[in-house]
Amino acid sequence: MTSTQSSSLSFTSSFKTSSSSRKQRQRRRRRRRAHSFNDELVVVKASTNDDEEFVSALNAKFAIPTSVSFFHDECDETKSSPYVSLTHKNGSTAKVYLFGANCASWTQPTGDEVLFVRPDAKFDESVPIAGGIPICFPQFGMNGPMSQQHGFARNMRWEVIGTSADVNPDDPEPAVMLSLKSNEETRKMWPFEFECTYEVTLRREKLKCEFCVKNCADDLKDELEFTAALHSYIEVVDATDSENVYVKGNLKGKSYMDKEIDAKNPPLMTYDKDRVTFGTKLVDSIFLNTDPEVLLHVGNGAAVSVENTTGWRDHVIWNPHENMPQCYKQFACVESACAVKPVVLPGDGYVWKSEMNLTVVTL
Ligand SMILES: O=P(O)(O)OC[C@H]1O[C@H](O)[C@H](O)[C@@H](O)[C@@H]1O
Repeated sequence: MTSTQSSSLSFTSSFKTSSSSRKQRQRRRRRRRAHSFNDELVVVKASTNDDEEFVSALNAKFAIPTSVSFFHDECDETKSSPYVSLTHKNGSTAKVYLFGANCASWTQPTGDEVLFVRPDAKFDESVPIAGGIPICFPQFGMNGPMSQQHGFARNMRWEVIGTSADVNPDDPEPAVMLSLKSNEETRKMWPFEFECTYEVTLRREKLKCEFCVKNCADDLKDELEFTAALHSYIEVVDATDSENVYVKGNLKGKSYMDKEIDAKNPPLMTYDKDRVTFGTKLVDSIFLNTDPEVLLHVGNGAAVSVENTTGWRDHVIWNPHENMPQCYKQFACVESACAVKPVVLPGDGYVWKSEMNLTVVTL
């Protein structure tokens, strides 16, 4: 569906699905079908009682030889949330759990992991996966009407609605698309009609993450208002090594809200340094209206670019310091977000589109 959108739209603009875009979408669906085992694109319903069968059904419907397959692991005498494994011809891989649509692993062709999962993470669907790329929706932090920090999207099982590996047959880019629709449970927490879709594509040297929200209310005037983020946890060699581990990206002179000073009412300040470093205290800053690209230097001569390609306005930088003594040296979060000013989306089928690209850059 993301291919339906006009490239002339601004970062924050929304659009309505047109009939030509519907046709493009249908063409794309046909292409997907042609490259999966299936004759039909059928949503496989989650059945928590029998995950063995559920994973087999997902494989029957959506697996693509050598590129896309579904699994679940044994974990603590139970099964983990099912996940999809994407494998690129160049050897890189990604793993996306259906619970929270969390991309919890992205490895380079060398086998090196780029993302970080906290040692306290659970994969049994009892709590949001602590690491990888949690999706914060329909609110970032406590900025919204819900009492649940970062909203419910990271705390629910999403449905698989498509897979593909056919962008270029000689160099296939495996992808999975997941969906979360409003239901009885979400309405109790947030009384709105919506559909989120999330497409993760494993490109040659990029991880492309497209997150879209559709307002499913019939009336144009029934607006959806939300804040959101892709909360990427990125592995670093040692966050306390401020010479080699830091965030750069034209941040000097930018407005930011410092949650380290006051988490509930963070003061609006102007950033006066070139780079953000870690290791002396909690870092929890929302940089507003940032340039698209921010680079996290990970300490081994490489950096990870976190690019707000479409939709996202802000970058949030977080390192918990001594609040997580067992692991804070091993990661920093650089998040693509609309963390403060809510996205306002009219009803009657309007869609908000976002895209984030992560790229490993050798310095
Ligand atoms: O612990 P979590 O609910 O996953 O949130 C982890 C962190 O997310 C964001 O980075 C927020 O800015 C932080 O204030 C928060 O502590």
